[in-house]
Amino acid sequence: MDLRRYGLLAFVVVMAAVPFLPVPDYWITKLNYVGLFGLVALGLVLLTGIGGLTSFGQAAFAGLGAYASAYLAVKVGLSPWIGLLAGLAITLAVAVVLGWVTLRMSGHYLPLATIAWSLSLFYTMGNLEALGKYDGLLGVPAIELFGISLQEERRIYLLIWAVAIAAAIAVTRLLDSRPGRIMRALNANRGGGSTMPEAMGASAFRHKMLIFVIAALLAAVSGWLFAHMQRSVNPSPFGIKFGIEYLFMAVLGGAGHVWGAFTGAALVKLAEDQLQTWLPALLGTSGSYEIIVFGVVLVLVLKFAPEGLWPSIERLLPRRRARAVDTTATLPARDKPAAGSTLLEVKSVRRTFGGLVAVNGVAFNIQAGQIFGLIGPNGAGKSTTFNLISGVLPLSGGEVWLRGERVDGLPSREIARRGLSRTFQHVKLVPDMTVLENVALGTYLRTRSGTAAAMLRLDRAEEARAFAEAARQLQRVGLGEQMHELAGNLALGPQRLVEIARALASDPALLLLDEPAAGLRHREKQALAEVLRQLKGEGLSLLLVEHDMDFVMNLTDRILVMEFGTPLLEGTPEEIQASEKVRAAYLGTEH
Ligand SMILES: Nc1ncnc2c1ncn2[C@@H]1O[C@H](COP(=O)(O)OP(=O)(O)OP(=O)(O)O)[C@@H](O)[C@H]1O
Repeated sequence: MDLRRYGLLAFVVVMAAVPFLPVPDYWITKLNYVGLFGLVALGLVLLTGIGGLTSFGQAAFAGLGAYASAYLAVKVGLSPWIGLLAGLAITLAVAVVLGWVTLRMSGHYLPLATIAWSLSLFYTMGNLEALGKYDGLLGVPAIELFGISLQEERRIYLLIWAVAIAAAIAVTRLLDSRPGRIMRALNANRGGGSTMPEAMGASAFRHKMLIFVIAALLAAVSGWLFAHMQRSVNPSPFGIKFGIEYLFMAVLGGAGHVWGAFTGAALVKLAEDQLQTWLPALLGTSGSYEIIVFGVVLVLVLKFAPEGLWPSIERLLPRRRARAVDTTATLPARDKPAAGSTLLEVKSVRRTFGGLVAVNGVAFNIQAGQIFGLIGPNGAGKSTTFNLISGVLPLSGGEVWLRGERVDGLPSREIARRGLSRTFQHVKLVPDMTVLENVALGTYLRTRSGTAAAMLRLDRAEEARAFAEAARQLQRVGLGEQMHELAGNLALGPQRLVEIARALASDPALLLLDEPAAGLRHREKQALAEVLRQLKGEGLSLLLVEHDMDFVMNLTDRILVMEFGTPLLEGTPEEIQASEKVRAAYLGTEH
């Protein structure tokens, strides 16, 4: 067994033993709060650290879980367990609606929107007669489990920590899964975004929504436990102040790490109590001075330990063992076009940016088994053409057909689903995932496991096949030795090869490479050319968009030269090489 697992087991045993030991009640109460706050912060780890989405509104979701159950228990007399289901259902509905509206917002609009809904939910709770206005609801019953009342702190402790640990394990498993890899690729703050996941065939919006909903549900469960532990609810713990504090916990503990949530919750809860006692004593007046200290600490953490404190703790733990890969497992192959059939038809495509015509009248066909080169000097419109074909940019005119089906106007994930796979001019790998995990992203369309299967570990057989495929593709491009390294540690040349392996892992009908040689050193270029030559030998169909004319000459069957957004000449490499017009275009002289 992985040494890490012993660590987790030891933690579980210690936490389970605590209420049976002569630990003072004071500490049991503290630990209860750490568990409850950690659950909300865990949602923020997913949202902020993994997905790059900032939310100040998680306390409001906790409020939904708390109030739903408290209301049903106090006013209708229903069991807290029914209250839990109702709270989860309401939170799910609200999160889907809010997510639908806000997750498409970019930049600072999302955090601002979360503040807005947090405030509106707070005032709704505080002003509804049925919810007891700002006094809230009193006399909320304790949770009963197997006929045992969890009224005592030491009993509800066990439920809180069972839920907290189960949630942490479920989220850890999720992050190491098919949907989890897509989630980890979304974070724009870490160089991710929507383009790469979409090119793998995944809906970025759907995965953001999943993250958002899971985070909201975790907060709702925390709120439910809180309401039945406190035996009362009122709006104050669900306001914006707590929304900010939860975010602070996640950032302090380590927003990118599951256990960072609990580290942050423990630190903030313990520090808050201490500061609340001795700061007023020190200053001679009462007030919430701890907020100022937290603000200063947050700035210092962001400056000196932007990853939070968990990574420093993690360094003391045993290293995670490298994933074992059984290379005999296989994924189903996708159907391939017949050799010689027309794969891609680009019909007079056009794209304008305002008044600038970036691409105009570009047309060419690619047959199955062919290596087609699209070349031209800087600014000729190659990357724009590439983006028009792969669905990243909408066309201003013309048509694109893939395997006899019109694909322009489709989102890039739909084009990927039809057999087109791509790499990026500016490499888009997830730096803190291993090379193998990055390549496994490419198997997204050949696998099926979803979030629930991942959390329950029902996806292991399929994951083994996905990783076997990823390992095979890495061996195919000559990177078998580096598969367990973090992708961010590789040089640009190997990173480009990882992208090719990732694209190959989708078993594409057509592979599009966007300036694969750009920025590479001579040796790296040679290694890349060798891999492409080998792929050509294996009968793969390739569109190579390249600035470097020499690089494509020995590799391609046909070449289209572009200049100023228009096609200049199409022909065999020999014809292109012999052309005066092409030479002049490259040298920038008139012709
Ligand atoms: N998003 C955009 N908005 C405005 N203009 C753009 C945009 N993308 C590209 N262009 C312009 O379109 C033209 C073609 O650019 P494109 O990047 O397609 O050329 P390229 O041949 O790929 O060049 P390079 O080799 O430098 O990447 C350039 O004049 C560029 O400035």
